[in-house]
Amino acid sequence: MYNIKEAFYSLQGEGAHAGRPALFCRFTGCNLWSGKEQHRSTAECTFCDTDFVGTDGQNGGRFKTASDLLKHLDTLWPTNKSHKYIVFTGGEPALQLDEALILEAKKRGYTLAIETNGTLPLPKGIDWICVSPKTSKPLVVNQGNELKLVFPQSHLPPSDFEHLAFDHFYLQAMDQAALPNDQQRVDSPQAQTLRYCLQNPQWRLSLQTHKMLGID
Ligand SMILES: C[S@@+](CC[C@H](N)C(=O)[O-])C[C@H]1O[C@@H](n2cnc3c(N)ncnc32)[C@H](O)[C@@H]1O
Ligand SMILES: Nc1nc2[nH]cc(C(=O)O)c2c(=O)[nH]1
Ligand code: SF4
Ligand SMILES: [Mg+2]
Repeated sequence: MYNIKEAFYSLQGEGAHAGRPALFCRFTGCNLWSGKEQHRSTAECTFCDTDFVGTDGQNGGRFKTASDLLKHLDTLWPTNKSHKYIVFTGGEPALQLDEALILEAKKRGYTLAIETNGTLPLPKGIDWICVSPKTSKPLVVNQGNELKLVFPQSHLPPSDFEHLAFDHFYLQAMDQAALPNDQQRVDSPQAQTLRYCLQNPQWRLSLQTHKMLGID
């Protein structure tokens, strides 16, 4: 059974593939936060910008088999059947993404990407692995295509990650819109991130461009 919060066709807004048309499949649930506001301040990940609870979002639902889910997702890819690209996200997609789903997506011609917090092992066959660290515990997924660290996180300096085997290193300015006012910073995360990249050119700036565009 696969539990899907929502699924939608949009542009990848973040990181190295920003601007690329993509189908997003957002799984329900995360291992670092319950998704309930009353648990946010004590969660392992406290700044999440996403509702991943339940299956009630657009095109969400519960799907018995990989084939059922892919059949559903494939209806959301527009008429032109080339350059098919799917981003598995969540919540934490590594809780549900398995080889059966990967094989089914490949059968339908998709290139596959994942957005993961890196704390859980991944199945084989994912074409683009983006790890976004949240805790100071050692990463289970410590190599991949893109390391995209939300910045700043006081307990996670970028220097802790720059030796890892990733092709691209991004700092993504933290969006604080979901946080209580007293936890918002005076010096904006965007300004801090910009400054850090200028001083440490291994790192590139990632902005959440979908939010600027007002799209999903
Ligand atoms: C909602 S998460 C889901 C995937 C996975 N659980 C993870 O954390 O990577 C998708 C992406 O949004 C980023 N993100 C979450 N909250 C954010 C925020 N407040 N500001 C900027 N990026 C954020 C995450 O770091 C991750 O790269
Ligand atoms: N457009 C768009 N790009 C994204 N890249 C990563 C996202 C995510 O929530 O995982 C995301 C998202 O929610 N929307
Ligand atoms: S790990 Fe990802 S999905 Fe889970 S709470 Fe953090 S940002 Fe949200
Ligand atoms: Mg998002």
